[in-house]
Amino acid sequence: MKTTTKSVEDPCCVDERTGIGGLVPVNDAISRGLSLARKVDGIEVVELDEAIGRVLAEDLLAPFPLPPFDNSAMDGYVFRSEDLSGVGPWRLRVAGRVAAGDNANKAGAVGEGEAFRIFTGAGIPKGGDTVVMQERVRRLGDFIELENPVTPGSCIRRQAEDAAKDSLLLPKGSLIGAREIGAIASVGLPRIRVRRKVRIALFCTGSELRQPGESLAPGQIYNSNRFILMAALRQPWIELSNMGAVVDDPDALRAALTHAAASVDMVVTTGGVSVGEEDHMVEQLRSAGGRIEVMKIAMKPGKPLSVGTLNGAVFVGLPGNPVAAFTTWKIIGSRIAEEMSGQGTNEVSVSQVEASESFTRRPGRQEFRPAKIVGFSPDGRPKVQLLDQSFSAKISLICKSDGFAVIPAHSDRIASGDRLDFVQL
Ligand SMILES: Nc1nc2c(c(=O)[nH]1)N[C@H]1C(S)=C(S)[C@@H](COP(=O)(O)OP(=O)(O)OC[C@H]3O[C@@H](n4cnc5c(N)ncnc54)[C@H](O)[C@@H]3O)O[C@H]1N2
Ligand code: MOO
Repeated sequence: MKTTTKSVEDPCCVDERTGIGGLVPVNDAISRGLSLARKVDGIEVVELDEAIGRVLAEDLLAPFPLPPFDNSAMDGYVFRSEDLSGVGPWRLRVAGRVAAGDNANKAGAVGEGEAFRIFTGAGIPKGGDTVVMQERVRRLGDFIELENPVTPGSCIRRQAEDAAKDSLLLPKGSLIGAREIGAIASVGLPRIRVRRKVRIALFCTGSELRQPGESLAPGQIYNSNRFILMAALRQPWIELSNMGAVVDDPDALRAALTHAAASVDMVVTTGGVSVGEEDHMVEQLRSAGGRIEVMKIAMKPGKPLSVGTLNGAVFVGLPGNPVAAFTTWKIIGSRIAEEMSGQGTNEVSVSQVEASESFTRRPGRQEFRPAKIVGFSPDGRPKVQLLDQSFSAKISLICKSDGFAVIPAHSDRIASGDRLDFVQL
C-alpha cells in the first residue's frame, strides 16, 4: 500500500443541516493542544542499549567519516585498473590477501600485474584501485584470469561516502529506533544524551468500573480504558504513573487531578467529560485551578475530548467510551505528548483507500470510522468496508478493523469508489 504522511485535515466544523455549530475542527484542536506543549527540558546520559525509543537531546555529528576507510564491497580481488589495458583476457598474479579486520597498510602494495585476494569490508591496500567480484574471474593456481573489462574504481566503498566527518548524522529530536541506534553505534559512542522521559499520570473515572479479575455487580463494567491507554502509553520516552480508577465524585476527582498534576508533565484521564450530571471532570479541573483550552471537537468519536492545563501540567481529558478514548489519544493526545518529548510533531501516517460501498451519514464531525480492507482496486488501492455507524463503545469492532477511514466533516454521502484517507491500526 502506498503510504504518505500528512495531517488529517478538514476545515469544516459546522453542520448547517443539524445546527451543530461551534465545534473545534480536529486540526485546530491539534494545533491548540500543541501550543500548550512545552518540551521537557531535562537531559539524561544513557547507555546505548537503554537508548532505544528515547529522544536525542542534541544534534549528533559524525566524529569521523563513515565508512572510515576505503574498503571492498565484494569478496573478490583488488588490482590496479591500468593493468587491464588493451584487449582481454588478462592474467594477474595473486600476490597478497586482505580480510576484514586486517590492517590494509600492512598488507603491502599491489604491484604491476598483481591482484590481492580481498573480502567484503577489508581495507583497500596501497596500489589497488579496483575490485572485481570473485564470480567474474577464473582462478588458475596462483593467477586469476579476467575475460571482461572491469570499470576502474568499481566495488569500492569510499571513505565518507555515507557521512563526512562533522556532518549531521542525526538531528536533535530524533526518536531512536533501530536505524538511529545503528548510526550511533557506527560511530562508536557507548552512551548518548537524551531528553528525560515525559512524565504522564493516567487515571480513569467512573463509579461503574471494576478491575479485570474482580466480580461484577449489576450495572458495573470492567475498566478497559486503563489497559487500552497503558498499552498506548507504554513508550520508552514516557514514564507512566498509573493511578487506577476514581469514582464519579467531585471531591475525589479534584483531589486526584491535583495530586496527579503536582508531579507530572501531563495528566491523562478518561470519562466524565460529557454533559451529564455525573460528568465532573471539566468543572473539577477548573475548581482545582486549571484551564480548559479545547473542548467540543468536530470529531467522531471524541466530541467531548477536553484539553487544557493544570498547575503547569497539560491536561488531556479523553472521553469514557473506549473506542473514543483510543481514537482521541491516537489522533490528538499522543501528538501533544510527542511534542513534549522533544520529537516534534509526528504527523499521523495516512494512506489512501477506496470505499467499497456507498453510504450516507450525518455531516458535521470529521469521522474516524473503523474500516476493514475487503479487496483492491485495479490500480492496487485497498478497498475498505466501513463498519457500524455507531461504534464509540464497541471495542470488539475495532479489533476487527484494519484502520480508520477518515470521513471529512462536511460529507453526508460517500459513493462506492470514493477515495478516503485511512489511518492504519
Ligand atoms: N447528552 C449527551 N450525552 C452524551 C454526549 C452528548 O454530547 N450529550 N456525548 C456522548 C459522547 S460522544 C461520548 S464519547 C460520551 C463521553 O462521555 P464521558 O467522557 O463523560 O464518559 P462517561 O459518561 O464517563 O462514560 C461514557 C461511557 O464509557 C464507559 N466507560 C467510561 N470509562 C470507562 C472505562 N475506563 N472502561 C470502559 N468503559 C468506560 C461508561 O461506562 C459509559 O458507557 O458521552 C456521550 N453522552
Ligand atoms: O463522540 Mo463520542 O466520542 O462518539 O462516543
